[in-house]
Amino acid sequence: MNDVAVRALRDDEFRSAHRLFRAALHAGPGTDEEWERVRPVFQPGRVLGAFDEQLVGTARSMDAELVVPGGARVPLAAVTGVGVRADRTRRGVLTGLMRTQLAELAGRGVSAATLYATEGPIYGRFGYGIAGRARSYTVSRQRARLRPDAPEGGRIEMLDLDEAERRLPEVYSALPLRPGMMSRDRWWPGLFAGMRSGDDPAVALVHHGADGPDGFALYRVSRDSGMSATLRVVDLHSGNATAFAGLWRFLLGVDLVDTVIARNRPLDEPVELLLTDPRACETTELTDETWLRLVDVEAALAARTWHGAPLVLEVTDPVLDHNTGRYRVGPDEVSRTDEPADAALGVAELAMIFAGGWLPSALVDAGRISVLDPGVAVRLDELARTRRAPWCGTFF
Ligand SMILES: CC(=O)SCCNC(=O)CCNC(=O)[C@H](O)C(C)(C)COP(=O)(O)OP(=O)(O)OC[C@H]1O[C@@H](n2cnc3c(N)ncnc32)[C@H](O)[C@@H]1OP(=O)(O)O
Repeated sequence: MNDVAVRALRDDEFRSAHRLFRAALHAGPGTDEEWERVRPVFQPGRVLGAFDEQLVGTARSMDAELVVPGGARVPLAAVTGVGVRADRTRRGVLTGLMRTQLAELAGRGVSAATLYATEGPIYGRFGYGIAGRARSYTVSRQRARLRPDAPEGGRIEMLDLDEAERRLPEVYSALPLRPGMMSRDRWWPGLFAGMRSGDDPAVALVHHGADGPDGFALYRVSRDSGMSATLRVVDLHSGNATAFAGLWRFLLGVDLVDTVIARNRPLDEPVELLLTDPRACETTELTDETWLRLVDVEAALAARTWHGAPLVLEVTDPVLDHNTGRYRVGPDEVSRTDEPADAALGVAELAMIFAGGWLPSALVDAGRISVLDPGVAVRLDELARTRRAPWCGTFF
């Protein structure tokens, strides 16, 4: 990188960073009103700028917590707002931003960083791997009939957006979260800023189960030709099967809607299993969801649960040297070791198996994990086994 300095931006520089990021995504600068709404998601100290004689690149993060297999939570940086001016790309500006950001996160004791990538080739070189995948689907409301054995569901309450903004954070905090999900404290203002913009009406629902609120959904409806309409699920979380079925029962009952579209949902979300005709739910896309970067490998490994017999993993980290080394990983302990390694992998590959998004044996087959002998692949699968597909479900 030639003569580019990276530093944390002052509060009065945040809007320039926001404009630069938007321009990198080919979006206009945004109005004053929009800026006032999204400003709270710019966390002081976490917004980086890269400068030559002016601001040429930016990246920021928000503090959060990541749920890991077994249910523990670790300190997380949710990385977003990454952009480089089009006339300064491919000369190392992003590399400078990523290296500075990762060093700063490591210095603060953050265990992991996560992001949504605009393109696949960008982040692997910085130690990020695909944490999990997501499925998008459409449900034909005309064809969708709920099976008689689908749970009835509880009471659905509709909220206006002001009330939803007040109440949904508490509902979300009380839900049981799956691996890959994150705390949302700093995230809600951005969501509601988005829900308040645009012409299509936005609707919020809370599901009330036997013990109180246990699920919610946010959606928008757009009018198609004539009186038909499309309902787009923006956010949907449920704490149990009754809330899940109850919310879908409501969504599939909204009058004048022909199609319900849900994007970036968990791979194992069983919507079609609620229906008499499972083909009424059609998968339209399977894509990578969040990318994960283990910033403190030892702390992250120690936080999640492991199964079966311990194995020694030799991890290589091209950016954060302190992570490179051998780790003995098992259900009872995680520790650094000098013992010979059973398997060798990069820190990005470790992130891919960390939350359960990929079977280690698939990475062995792809040549991305080296094993001492073929039997190790099966033992790695058992070691890293998780019950549910990881999913973040919070787009930042
Ligand atoms: C979490 C988020 O916010 S995702 C949003 C990411 N932002 C965008 O997509 C906006 C549009 N794109 C951009 O602003 C820029 O192109 C960025 C941020 C993706 C990359 O910034 P740059 O300063 O060009 O990256 P940098 O020069 O440091 O590249 C480092 C390496 O990655 C490669 N690389 C960077 N971006 C890409 C890409 N989009 N596709 C393929 N390779 C890429 C470079 O070729 C370079 O490889 P090399 O080291 O082998 O030469």
